[in-house]
Amino acid sequence: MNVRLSGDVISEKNATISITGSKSESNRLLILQAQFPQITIENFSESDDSSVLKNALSVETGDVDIHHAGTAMRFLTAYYAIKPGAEIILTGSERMQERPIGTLVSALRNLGADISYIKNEGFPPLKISGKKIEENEITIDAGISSQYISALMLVAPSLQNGLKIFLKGTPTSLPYIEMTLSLLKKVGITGIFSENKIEIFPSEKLKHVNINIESDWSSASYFYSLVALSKNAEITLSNFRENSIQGDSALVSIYESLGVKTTFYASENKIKLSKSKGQLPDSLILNLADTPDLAQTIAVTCFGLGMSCSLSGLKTLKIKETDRLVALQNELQKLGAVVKIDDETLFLESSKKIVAGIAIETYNDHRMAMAFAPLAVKTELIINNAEVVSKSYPDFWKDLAKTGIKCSFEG
Ligand SMILES: O=C(O)C1=C[C@@H](OP(=O)(O)O)[C@@H](O)[C@H](O)C1
Ligand SMILES: C=C(OP(=O)(O)O)C(=O)O
Repeated sequence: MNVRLSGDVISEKNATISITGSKSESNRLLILQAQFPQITIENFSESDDSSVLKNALSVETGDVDIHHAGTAMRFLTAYYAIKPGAEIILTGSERMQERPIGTLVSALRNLGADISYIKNEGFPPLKISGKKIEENEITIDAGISSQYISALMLVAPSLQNGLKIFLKGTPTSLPYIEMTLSLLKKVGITGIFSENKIEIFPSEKLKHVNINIESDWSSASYFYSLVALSKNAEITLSNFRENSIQGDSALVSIYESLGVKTTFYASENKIKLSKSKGQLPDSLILNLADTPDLAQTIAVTCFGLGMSCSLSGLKTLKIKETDRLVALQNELQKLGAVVKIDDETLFLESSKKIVAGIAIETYNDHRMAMAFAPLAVKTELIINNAEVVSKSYPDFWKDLAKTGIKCSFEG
């Protein structure tokens, strides 16, 4: 199913959109709730990734297929590995079988876990036989994916002796590690992160705790882009807070430079996005190592605004749902952009023209579809395989239509 997009966003009326809970927070809380049933959750994510993880947690023996959900793959590897009695074959989509997991598997094996590779060394599918783990110290390369570290932190409170994790190298996607620690603390588990050492203490039983998950800032990014590209749109989004534990809330300051003002309504847990006055810069230079999921949105916004940008810190993009650097370059070029990439940088030249009527390929990547959609404010375009959005945001097209963009589904 493809979607043809056209039209300007509503300028008079203020569109109101309610995004569901953060996928990252939901996935962490599911793993914690499976160990500590005293946790209850509100505003749970409606993403495919979170429902696939939720279903997997009820399985103790047999095959588990988590499709495209990277976070679920990494978190479940650690979860099953430390669960005595679990006998699991953990697999995923073709792309998942190309996304590395060797660093996490080696760390777990060093702790005493029983995990083996079924096809290729270092990649899913995995055979996991859950075991009681007594070791409590591990060193891990922190430069590939923060998900490996979060996975270890999330199961650490169930280990008899807790866990000390020593991070080697400069950590990538650091706010996600901090999010994991914040949630552990919120539910009553003790943890410390200082310098390159994370220590999580064992916990047997927790008091009841109810967590109302903040909505997903990564999903909000597409509406920031829409406002940046529109003449005078105003969009209200719930349920967002000023003090977020999601690193992607950096959107507020990043999009200030791109002409979007965020107003927080604390008592209603809402934000309003509107156009700010003032001149846009000619160019944007950003390191996105802390917020990799925003890279596609920001690159497309800059292109739509006719700005140049230099985005660095992107080495993790190559091992996500697709090679996002290559995918971005391919699709931006079709629209007329001049884009250069290397292993961790994207450089976009400023250009005033956008080729109309282009069909954007999405490479099984939800963020390719959603990042290009706001360009509809500037030109008619088609997004191929529009259903990919359900990985993180199943209602995306419905919500986009609320802003006034015309969405016609074909095929
Ligand atoms: O822990 C998480 O919830 C995530 C961590 C990030 O991955 P990396 O640490 O692999 O960059 C991010 O890109 C992903 O969408 C979600
Ligand atoms: C990279 C992402 O997810 P995951 O790694 O969990 O597949 C994402 O949602 O952009």
